[in-house]
Amino acid sequence: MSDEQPTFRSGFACLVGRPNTGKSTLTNALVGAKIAIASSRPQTTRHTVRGIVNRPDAQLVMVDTPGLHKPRTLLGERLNDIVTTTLGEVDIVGVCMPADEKVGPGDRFLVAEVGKIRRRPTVAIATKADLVDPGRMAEHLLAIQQLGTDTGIEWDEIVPVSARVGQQVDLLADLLVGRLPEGPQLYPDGELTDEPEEVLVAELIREAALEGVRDELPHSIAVLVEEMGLREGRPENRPLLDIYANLYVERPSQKAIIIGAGGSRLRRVGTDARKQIEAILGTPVYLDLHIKVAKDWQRDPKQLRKLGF
Ligand SMILES: Nc1nc2c(ncn2[C@@H]2O[C@H](COP(=O)(O)OP(=O)(O)OP(=O)(O)O)[C@@H](O)[C@H]2O)c(=O)[nH]1
Repeated sequence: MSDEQPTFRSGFACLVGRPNTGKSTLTNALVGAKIAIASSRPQTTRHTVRGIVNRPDAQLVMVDTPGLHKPRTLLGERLNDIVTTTLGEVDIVGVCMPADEKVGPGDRFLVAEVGKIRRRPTVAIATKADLVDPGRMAEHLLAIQQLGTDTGIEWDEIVPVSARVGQQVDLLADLLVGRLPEGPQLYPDGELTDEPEEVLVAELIREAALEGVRDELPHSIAVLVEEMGLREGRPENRPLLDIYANLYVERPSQKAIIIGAGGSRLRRVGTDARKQIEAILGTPVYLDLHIKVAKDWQRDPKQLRKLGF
């Protein structure tokens, strides 16, 4: 084989960072489609949602993980497990630290966790670069450098990026791709996510249900799609996707919050979720949503398994 054969690279990258540091937004910017679900509030990315960057020279599979949580409940521990397992499997780790916030104990904790896994290319990403002036950015980059020294992590790169305005996103993609191992395409072209649609749908419903009440119900909602399928007997040009889903809360009081006065809130949740699902899947949707109380589901391994954790 001659050296003229262009090298194709492929592999997995994972962005980690405290909640709200811009991981989902950056994943979306890299992938170029809204697959990972960004939100203005912390701790929404509960499932590992992957997006795929397809280029002529490479395929980069983005694995989006939940923020590393200090374990509180059994669910918290599961999340940590997921993160550690994910990190152990990827080729590159990107640590997101937003430029508009000081590098702090949360970042230190997280970088120390990253340091526990087998050494692999590790890139520090100074996210939200559009929010700060060059002076503050310089200070931030120095703090990141220092964090590397303190924790014994050797940054392969330290890159300022703004996913919001698209600044240096291509450069970051080049840097990530350049550090992938040589290998064949892992997924067929055009495939943006390998997350089962049910999981995406459940996540969108959960998002809609949390809107406005996130502080009251941070970890107490889980959604399970019971059944999903195209309705039979519809004309080909007018498909309808039927979705039957259950929304689980832990206490009757939480159920009341979700339902709202006279059921008004629940109706809005249903409409919002349906519109989101239609936008992403591109099909009109009939959504049948029920609320159930599953007492202490976060602490019950059987319930957790049933809910897909
Ligand atoms: N100005 C600016 N805001 C950003 C940028 N990237 C993300 N944000 C905002 O920061 C907030 C958090 O972004 P996400 O992408 O949801 O953060 P995340 O790290 O995935 O959050 P979790 O899912 O909670 O872990 C959102 O309001 C985004 O709009 C950026 O480059 N510039």
